[in-house]
Amino acid sequence: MTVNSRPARPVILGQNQYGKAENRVVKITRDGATHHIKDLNVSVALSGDMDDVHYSGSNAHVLPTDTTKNTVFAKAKEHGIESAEQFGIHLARHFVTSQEVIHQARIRIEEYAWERIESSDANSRFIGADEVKHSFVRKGQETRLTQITYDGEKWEVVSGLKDLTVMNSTNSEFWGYIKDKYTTLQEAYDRILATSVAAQWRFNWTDDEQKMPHWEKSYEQVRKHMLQAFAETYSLSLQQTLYQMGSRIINNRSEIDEVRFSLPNKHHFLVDLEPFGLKNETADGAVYYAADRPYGLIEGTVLRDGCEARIPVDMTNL
Ligand SMILES: O=c1[nH]c(=O)c2[nH]c(=O)[nH]c2[nH]1
Repeated sequence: MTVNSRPARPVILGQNQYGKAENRVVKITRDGATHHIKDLNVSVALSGDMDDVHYSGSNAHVLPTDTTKNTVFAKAKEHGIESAEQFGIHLARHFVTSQEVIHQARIRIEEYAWERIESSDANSRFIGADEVKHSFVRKGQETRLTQITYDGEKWEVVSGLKDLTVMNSTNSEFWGYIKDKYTTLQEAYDRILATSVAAQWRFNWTDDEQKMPHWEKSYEQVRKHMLQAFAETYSLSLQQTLYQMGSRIINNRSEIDEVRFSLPNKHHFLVDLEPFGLKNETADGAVYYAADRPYGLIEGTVLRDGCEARIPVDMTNL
């Protein structure tokens, strides 16, 4: 026997910890029409009196990792997320003080920052000066892309971007779809709409050096129109939003004849907090689970009337 009266073992368990990693929790707070987002990736690692589960398989000291996940979502609703630090402190204290066998909790949090999308002049007159209050673009630059083809006579320039992540925390619905025996999706009348935009747009400039577009200005303007159309469309589907984004570009940028989008529907599911006695309803600011896969993938081309579609269907990311 060893000093602490465990049987002598030829192989000794060293440091160990466990918990649910990468809980993607999104909390929307509604302050009237103004919404606020906290978007976190929370990883829980607990350690303590855990020899038995490793040596004998007894789970008597194990708080399931599934419970640690539920705790993250329930605490986001119950306690709120003022800051990642404050939320992490609250969680760590909860795990260590509520279970005698847990002696240490390590909470790691990544926070994804979002900025509000500025509205177009026309729309700000309509909604009253301010920015759109429920539309956000994720901070951190997207990747800008271009492809130039030249056959000695004519040029073809297709530019684009990828990884431009946007979210509307309201003004999105999805209902009235086909229901067959495999359909379980509930109709949504107020859902989060989020996507990571990949887009390419084809310039109609082919050869006249005097009439070359101002590439930098064009990019900025296309990006702006795309974001504003996303923010200002009351969406009944991501497909409808796609068409609005494309047509806003075609209508405002005469140098562009064709736009193609690949839009993953970044699903945010309302977390069921009923088992913990918590109501989690969209109307009073809710906690969502941001799922990464599988995802709906909505793709399509928007063209100036009379123009030919030339961006290849599978050229999602140049
Ligand atoms: O905007 C959407 N378009 C769909 O085609 C679709 N399908 C689905 O399950 N959810 C959604 N959302």
